[in-house]
Amino acid sequence: MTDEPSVPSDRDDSDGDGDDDADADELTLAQFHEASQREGRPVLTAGAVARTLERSHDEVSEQLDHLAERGDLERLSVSTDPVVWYPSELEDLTDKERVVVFPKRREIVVDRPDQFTRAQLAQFAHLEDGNGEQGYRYVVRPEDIWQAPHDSFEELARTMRQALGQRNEQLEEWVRSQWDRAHQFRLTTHEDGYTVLEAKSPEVMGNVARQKLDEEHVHAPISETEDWVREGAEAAIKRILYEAGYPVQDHRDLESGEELEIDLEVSLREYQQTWVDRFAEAGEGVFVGPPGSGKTVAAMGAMAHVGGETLVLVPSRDLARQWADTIQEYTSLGPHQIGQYHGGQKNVRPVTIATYQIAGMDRHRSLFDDREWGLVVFDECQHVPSDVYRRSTHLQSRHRLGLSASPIREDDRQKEIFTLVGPPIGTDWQALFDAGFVAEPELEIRYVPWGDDEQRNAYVSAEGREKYRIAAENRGKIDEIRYLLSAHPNSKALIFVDYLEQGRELAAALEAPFVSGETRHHERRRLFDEFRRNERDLLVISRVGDEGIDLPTADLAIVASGLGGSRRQGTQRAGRTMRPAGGALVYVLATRGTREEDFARRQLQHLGRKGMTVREQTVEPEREREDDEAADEQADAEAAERDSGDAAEGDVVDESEPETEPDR
Ligand SMILES: Nc1ncnc2c1ncn2[C@@H]1O[C@H](COP(=O)(O)OP(=O)(O)OP(=O)(O)O)[C@@H](O)[C@H]1O
Repeated sequence: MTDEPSVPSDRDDSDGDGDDDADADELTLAQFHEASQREGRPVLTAGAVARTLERSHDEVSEQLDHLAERGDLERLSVSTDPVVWYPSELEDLTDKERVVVFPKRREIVVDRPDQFTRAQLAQFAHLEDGNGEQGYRYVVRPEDIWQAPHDSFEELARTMRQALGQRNEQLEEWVRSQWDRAHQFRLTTHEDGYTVLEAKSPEVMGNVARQKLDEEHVHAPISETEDWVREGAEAAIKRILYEAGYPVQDHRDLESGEELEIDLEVSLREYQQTWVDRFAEAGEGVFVGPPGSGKTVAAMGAMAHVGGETLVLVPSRDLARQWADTIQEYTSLGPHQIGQYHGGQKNVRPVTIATYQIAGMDRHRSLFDDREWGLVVFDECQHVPSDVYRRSTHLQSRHRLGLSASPIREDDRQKEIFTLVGPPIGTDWQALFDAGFVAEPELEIRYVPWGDDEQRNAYVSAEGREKYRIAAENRGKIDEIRYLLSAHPNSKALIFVDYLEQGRELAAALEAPFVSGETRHHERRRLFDEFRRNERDLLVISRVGDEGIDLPTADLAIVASGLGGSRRQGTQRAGRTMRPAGGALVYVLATRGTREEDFARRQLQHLGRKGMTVREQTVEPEREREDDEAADEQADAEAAERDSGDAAEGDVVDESEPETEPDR
C-alpha cells in the first residue's frame, strides 16, 4: 500500500495564489504540484498527472495545455518519449523550503530546510539521509518521541507544527500515543530514601509492571499505582519496561557524592550548551555527535554542572591520557585532582579516568566503591563491555553521561545504553557540518586489527607480494564491514576488493552478490540495474580487470582491499582506489601494522594536499579491548576467578605489572 503524502507545506505559498477563482474542473498549478509530489518528481507526463489525480488522460492533456498558455507550466518534447511538463517557476522553487509528510511511514522529506526547521525536526525525528539531491529524509521513531526534550505533549506538538509548517493530525495522533507510553511510569525517591516505581494508572501498573516484574525487582506494593523498588534493581526495571515499550522516566534524587568545584575555562558553543542543559534536566543522557564535534569539551560542561567527583571510563589508555590533558586544559582542576587508573598507573583522585578493561575486573571493584562518584562518564559508550555493564548497574543512583560518535544502533545495545546511561542527546549532524564546526569527511581510513592469529603469523613469515595479499585479506575486515554497514543502515553500499577469494568470502559472509571479471555481462548488468533501482543495497565488487566499468552510484563505498602491492600502484591508482564511486562516503580499510597501513598513510597525505577531507581512525581490537597487555591481564583475572572463585579474588597477584596502591 502506498503512503499518501499529506498536502505539502509550501512556506511561500507559491502554488496557492491565483487559483482560487478557478473552475472546479480546471487543473490548477497547485494540483500539478500535488501530483508531482506524490510521484516524487518535478517533471511529469500527462499520463502520470491523470493517474495521480484520477482524471482522464484527454481532459488532463487539454488542461496542461491551458496551464502552459497561462505561463504556469513549461512543456518539453523529447523525440522518443511522451511530452513532459514542469512548473515554469521550477527555478525559483528550488530555492524554497518544502516539507512533505508521509504519516503512515512516519517520514518527513524536506527540500532545502533552513537551520531553524532542521533544529526543530531534530527534536522529534531522526535524520535518515541527508544527501543534497533528494533533500533530507527524517523518520519519526518511537524512541525519538520517548526522548523528546519537551515537558508536555503540547510543547512537542508546537515544535512539530513549526517544523512541518502545518498540523498533521495522523502523525500527531501517533506521536501522542508514543508520548503517553513514555509517561506511564516513573521512578522517584521516597522521603525515606528508597526508590518508588509509580504508574499513571492502576491498570497500567497491573497489566504491565506487575506482570513483567517480580520480587527480584520490587519488595511490595505501596498502593495501586506504586511499588517499593528493591535497591539495585532500578536498571533492570528500566530495561524490562523499556523492552515492553514503556520507557521509564527517571525522577529520582540523584546522589552527587563529595562536592568538587569545577570551573570551565572555555565557553561552550551554543549546541554544546544545549546538550549540557538537556543533560542537566534529565540527570543522564548520551551526547551523540560526529568525531571532533566537541563532545569531550561538552562533557566538562556536564562535570561543572554536577560539581561532584567524577569517574570517566574510556576504551584505551591513550584516551585516558588525552582526557587527563583535556580536563587540565579546559577546567580549573589541577593535576593533583586528576587521576588515571589503568595498566600503567592506578591513582584514584576526585576526577579519575579508568579504562573499561580495568573497570570490568572484579578485583578493581573498589574503583566504583571507593568514592561516591557524583558523575560517571562513559566515553565511546556504544562499546561499553558487558562486564562493565553488569558491574555498573548500581551506578544507577548517580548522574550518568555517555559520549558516542556513532549514531546509536538499532540493536539491543540501544536498550543497554538507554538503561545504563540514558537517552541520546544530539544535534542534527548536517547542521554541524554546515556550520563548519566539523568537516564532513569524504574519506576515512580505518586501521583494522587482525581477525585471527593464523593470518597475523602468516603475514610475519610471508615475503614480498604475498605479504600484501595476506594483509588485504585480513578476516578482521569482515567484522569491520559489518559494523560500518550497521552504522549506515539505510545506505546503498558497494564493497571493493582486489582479490577474488576475498570477494567470495565477503559475499558469503554478507549474503550479497559478488560481481567480478567472471560474472557474465548480462548478470552484471542485472545486478547493477537492481542496485540503481534501489532493489538491492549491497554489492561486493572485484576491480580486477574492471577498470572501465560503469558503476552505479552508492551512498557508501568500502574499499576492503586494493592498497598497494600491485605493479600499477602509484598516485593515479590511489586516487581511483580511494574514491571508487563519486559522491559516496568512502571508507578504506587497512590492516594495522602492515604495509597497507604505510601505503594508506602516504596516500592520505597526498589526498590531503589535494584538498580532500580525510580522516584516520584506528579500530580497537574487538572494539573493546584496550591492548594486548590489558587483554592478557583480563585473561589472567578470569582464569584466577575460575580457579579460586570470588572469595580469593583479593589474592590474585598481577604478575604482568606491579599493582600500585590506589592513592586516596
Ligand atoms: N567550545 C569550544 N571552544 C573551543 N574549542 C572547542 C570547543 N569545543 C570543542 N573544541 C575543540 O574542538 C576539538 C574537538 O573537540 P572534542 O575533543 O571535545 O570533540 P569530540 O567530539 O570529543 O571528538 P572525538 O569524538 O574525536 O573524541 C578540540 O580540539 C577542542 O579543543
